[in-house]
Amino acid sequence: MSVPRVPFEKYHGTGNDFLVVRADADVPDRAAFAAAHCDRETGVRAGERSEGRRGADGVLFLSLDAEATPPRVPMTLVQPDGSIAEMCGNGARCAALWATRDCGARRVVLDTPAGDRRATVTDPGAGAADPATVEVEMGRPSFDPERVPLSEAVGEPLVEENVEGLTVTAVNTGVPHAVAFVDDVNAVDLDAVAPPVRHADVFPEGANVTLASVADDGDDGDDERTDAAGASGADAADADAADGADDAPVAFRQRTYERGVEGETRACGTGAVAVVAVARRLGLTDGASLRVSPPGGDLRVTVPAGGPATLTGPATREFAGELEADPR
Ligand SMILES: N[C@@H](CCC[C@H](N)C(=O)O)C(=O)O
Repeated sequence: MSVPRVPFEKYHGTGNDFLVVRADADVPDRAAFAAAHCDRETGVRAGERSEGRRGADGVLFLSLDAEATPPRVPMTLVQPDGSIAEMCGNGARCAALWATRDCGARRVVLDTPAGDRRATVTDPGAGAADPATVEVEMGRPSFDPERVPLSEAVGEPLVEENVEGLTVTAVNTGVPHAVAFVDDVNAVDLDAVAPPVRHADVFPEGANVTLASVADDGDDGDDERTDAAGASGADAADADAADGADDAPVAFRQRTYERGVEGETRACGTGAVAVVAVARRLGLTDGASLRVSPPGGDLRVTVPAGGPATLTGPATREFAGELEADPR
């Protein structure tokens, strides 16, 4: 008897990578599916002989209502630990590109557990393998203790407080982030310092742990860059080409340890928005639109005083195939 399989496509946004599966695919246990196929040691890869990175940071289950104006894209991100994330900035760009390539519309509304998020593919890229540039409205960052959320005992925003040895500010940018500004993000052992903060009692639903440092003047963000997709240096160059031809210097470097992945990812979009929101709150910048540089490529973040934040950056389709529907 043949094993049931489902079609998938692989996408990444600045190295934060996702399997895209249609929501109506017959996947009996989404958590088990994500755990098996996202595994970095044994999970999906481009082909038998591929030396590219295995696995993924999550599975985006997507559907498309192309009759709506603009088209609507219900989006559910199932993470490698089986949890469902309310929002994902890099995944949102991938979802918008997937929908655009399916129905042709460059503007779509992503229907996420955090609310509706408008997305625009501002540059679709020259071909299917080329990175596109996508702008996503990310909602208003919130420091409200109930929105982060913080534990009931905390009645006010958590701003520059010591949590498990790290001085953090808590913000919700669709998902909770504990943001710590440090002298040099690359000098911190993130895998050691992040887990106690991610699981701290003050965060009843956990938190992503995001480090940020002010970039040196004139820093173009390229010197520490890892290869975004893990296959060749071309993808990191693609990320540059697709970040909106952005010649502005990098304002902040970023690294994020993600809840649900339980490890560092090459980029985190909600984390990039969190960095700028917290920087503004702490008076580190009065710039509303800034370039943020995680390891996988650069992102443009806008956090206006009275409106929703936006996140702009690349999205790239890597490959497609079929996966075992029930790998339990
Ligand atoms: N990588 C994402 C964030 C995904 C959700 C996060 N891991 C959580 O559980 O809160 C992004 O690009 O925003």
